[in-house]
Amino acid sequence: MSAAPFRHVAVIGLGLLGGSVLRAVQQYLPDSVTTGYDADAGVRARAREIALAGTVADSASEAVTGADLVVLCVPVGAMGAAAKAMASGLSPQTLVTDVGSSKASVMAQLGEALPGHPVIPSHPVAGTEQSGPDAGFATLFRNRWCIVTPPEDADAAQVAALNAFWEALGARVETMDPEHHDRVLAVTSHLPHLIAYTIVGTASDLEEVTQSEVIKYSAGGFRDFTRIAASDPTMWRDVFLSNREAVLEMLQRFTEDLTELQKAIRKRDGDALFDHFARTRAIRRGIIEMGQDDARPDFGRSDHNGSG
Ligand SMILES: NC(=O)C1=CN([C@@H]2O[C@H](COP(=O)(O)OP(=O)(O)OC[C@H]3O[C@@H](n4cnc5c(N)ncnc54)[C@H](O)[C@@H]3O)[C@@H](O)[C@H]2O)C=CC1
Ligand SMILES: O=C(O)C(=O)Cc1ccc(O)cc1
Repeated sequence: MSAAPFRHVAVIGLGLLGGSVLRAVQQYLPDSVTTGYDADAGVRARAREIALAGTVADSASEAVTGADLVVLCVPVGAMGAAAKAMASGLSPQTLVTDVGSSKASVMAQLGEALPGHPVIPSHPVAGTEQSGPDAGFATLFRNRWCIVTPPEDADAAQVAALNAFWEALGARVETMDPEHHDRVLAVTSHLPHLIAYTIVGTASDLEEVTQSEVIKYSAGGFRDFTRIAASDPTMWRDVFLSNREAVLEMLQRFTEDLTELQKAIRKRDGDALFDHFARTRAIRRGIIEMGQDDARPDFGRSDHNGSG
């Protein structure tokens, strides 16, 4: 990337994603000016202490004044309110994007909050179970997909500039329509989180298994679920409420498949169980071959030139 695609980047919401965007801009696009705002005064104070942005403003409209790109990094249920709060500071050509985990609802909220204003939503499919201003890091987006969902009438030059922005931060960009995004993410991200939230609750509710046994024997698969189930409650409440239809559809299919496996166990049908597990093992191996396994020690360090 020779020139920064945006001269001034403003971030609203200074948690894991907002902090990571700001750190990545500071590292990979050092010529860009950064400003930020968070509705929580404690988060703003912490963001100033750790210099998350060049300037942390005391209002959303002040933070976006003069910005070429605004990145909304708030929970998906707060996107409309965050957009309305900053609207008076936007210039007509400021491009607005977001990082929300669901897209149709965010597009509708932003369309209503900023009528006629250029908005091109994004979803960097990159994160952790952590939240807050200390949780972000500059390399979060490296070798990760970022799904951009431009409206049909989006300006091609603005789409190209936004793609270049995410690529400068290390991401690989894919374009999708928001409904397709929401169905894909319902099965690859939202349903797995729901399953983790369920299983961790189920294990801790069992009367005959003590908490210390759950902790002691958590290496048996349970530990991976507890990491996911530690994810931010506000963020995930909003994801499920905003992507309700797609999640319910995928949950229905999952329940049917689970019932099939339940039936195989009850009928002692070893062949059915073996065939199913062999198929899923091949899927996992395919994911590794595609270079999408972040458990590999060299993941994310091969094809991006940024330091860190
Ligand atoms: N956590 C993850 O792994 C990922 C999260 N996302 C999406 O990123 C967005 C942010 O998530 P995180 O950074 O993880 O959450 P976070 O909880 O770390 O940060 C969110 C911040 O937004 C602030 N906020 C809430 N309402 C606001 C408003 N109206 N105006 C200004 N600030 C407001 C909160 O005070 C908080 O500091 C969500 O939409 C989420 O779906 C996307 C990819 C990964
Ligand atoms: O921590 C994990 O395993 C995640 O799955 C992080 C994550 C959470 C939400 C997203 O929309 C994208 C990525």
